[in-house]
Amino acid sequence: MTKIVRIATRHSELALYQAREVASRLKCDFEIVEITSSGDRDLISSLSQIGGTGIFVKEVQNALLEGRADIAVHSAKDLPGVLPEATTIAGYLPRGDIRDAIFGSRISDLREGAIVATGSARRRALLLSKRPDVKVVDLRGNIRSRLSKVGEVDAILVANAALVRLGIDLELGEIFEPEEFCPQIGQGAIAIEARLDDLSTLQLVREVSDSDTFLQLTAERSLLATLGAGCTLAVGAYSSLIGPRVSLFGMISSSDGDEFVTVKMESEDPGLLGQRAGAFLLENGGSRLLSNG
Ligand SMILES: NCc1[nH]cc(CCC(=O)O)c1CC(=O)O
Repeated sequence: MTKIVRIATRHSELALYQAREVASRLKCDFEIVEITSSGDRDLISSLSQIGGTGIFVKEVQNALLEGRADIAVHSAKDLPGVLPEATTIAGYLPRGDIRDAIFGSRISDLREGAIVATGSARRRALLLSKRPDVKVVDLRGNIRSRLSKVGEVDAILVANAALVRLGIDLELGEIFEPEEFCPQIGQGAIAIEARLDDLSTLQLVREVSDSDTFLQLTAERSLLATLGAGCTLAVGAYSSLIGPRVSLFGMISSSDGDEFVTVKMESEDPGLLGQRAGAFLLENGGSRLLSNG
């Protein structure tokens, strides 16, 4: 009898798409276990009010920890720097688009004092650094409900990977290159988490894991773990591969985007690279920016 792999995922359209992507690559039978997370249920509090890191992933991880699932599929971006002791990221799918997009209007076409919605401290800071005149308002909810707010607001900021995965055209708007609008750590990557004691599942996932994405995400997540930062802070990073070397750009911003600390480093050891880049950011003003919020 072949094993049936139970895949835990959030129940949003994007999360289900990502879980099916994983399922289609695994060489085995599968079953999707949908979890409604507290982050999805509570649409009233802002992300920073709910606080804590990993609100979207905790309940999906619990299904894995309690043996109700064999793997958990997450947007890598939503995973906190530190995982539960009993689990690990067994692999990643080949990374999708890492870039952010503005939906509803190009930045330069926004009227003076336009209202732009995002729940992300990083996107808020980066937008304000380019357009200090705009008013940024908080926004939660799934991708389609967020996009439907254009009209009430002038534009919203969103991960382009989400638009691509849901097949949504960016009719009015633009996509930002990472050099001008630093993505979130892990953006565009789909992570597959498994229990450390489940060797057969770890092996199954390793067979479909993308090694380039693994190197990039190791560097980016090592930076995240070094900062000890969660999704509520204006932090971003992205990496690229140059032959056997990993290049990592990282940034910490003040909440209004008027002050930035940045770093760019290269190494053949992605874990060490993330630690060094993180330590550099903290020592060069990042600690102060993080504690000021
Ligand atoms: N924070 C929610 C979230 N988590 C992952 C994605 C998009 C997919 C990805 O970045 O891989 C999104 C939506 C967004 O940031 O607009």
